[in-house]
Amino acid sequence: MDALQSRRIEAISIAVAVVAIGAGTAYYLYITRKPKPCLDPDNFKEFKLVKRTQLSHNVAKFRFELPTPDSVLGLPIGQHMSCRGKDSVGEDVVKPYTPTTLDSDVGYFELVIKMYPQGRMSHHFRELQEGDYLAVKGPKVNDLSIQCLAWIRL
Ligand SMILES: Cc1cc2nc3c(=O)[nH]c(=O)nc-3n(C[C@H](O)[C@H](O)[C@H](O)COP(=O)(O)OP(=O)(O)OC[C@H]3O[C@@H](n4cnc5c(N)ncnc54)[C@H](O)[C@@H]3O)c2cc1C
Repeated sequence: MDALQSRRIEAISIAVAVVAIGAGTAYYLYITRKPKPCLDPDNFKEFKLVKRTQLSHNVAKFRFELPTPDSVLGLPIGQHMSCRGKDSVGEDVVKPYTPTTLDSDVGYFELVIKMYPQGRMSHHFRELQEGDYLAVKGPKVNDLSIQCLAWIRL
């Protein structure tokens, strides 16, 4: 009887330990998980403009939504991305821009854009309204970043 009871206690203890280890591992994986970056360096992806704030007569802040509330853009500091739009005659134009947000800002990214009267991409941003989409690809590594990486590897 005693042997049976001690075996039962042993089985329960093992079951509790297994559940505790499983729950601990799941919690660790949950808090250390890295969100997948949204940007693709080779292909343009579209992001929805959710808020446009005019900061001065020719400067506006544009907030774009990422696919999920816990997504990150995935643009390392010091790098920029390419934005594609249409100029005033409907031709494609691609220009580099640097977000004012970091990957610690989850679920969205922001651009602060100065719009020039004759600017081709400026025209696209001037016309961009909340609910519209902007095509973006990146990161676009500049020469300085490549030189720094090469220097670090030496
Ligand atoms: C790495 C990088 C990051 C950038 N990040 C940003 C950013 O975050 N926000 C932002 O607003 N811009 C940024 N720019 C500038 C941006 O890429 C475009 O050059 C700018 O938006 C003008 O493009 P456009 O097509 O409207 O003008 P364009 O068609 O190239 O130029 C048309 C006319 O606009 C005027 N113009 C254009 N650029 C300038 C200028 N710099 N100074 C004075 N007059 C000018 C001139 O009259 C020019 O003849 C960045 C540039 C680089 C290289």
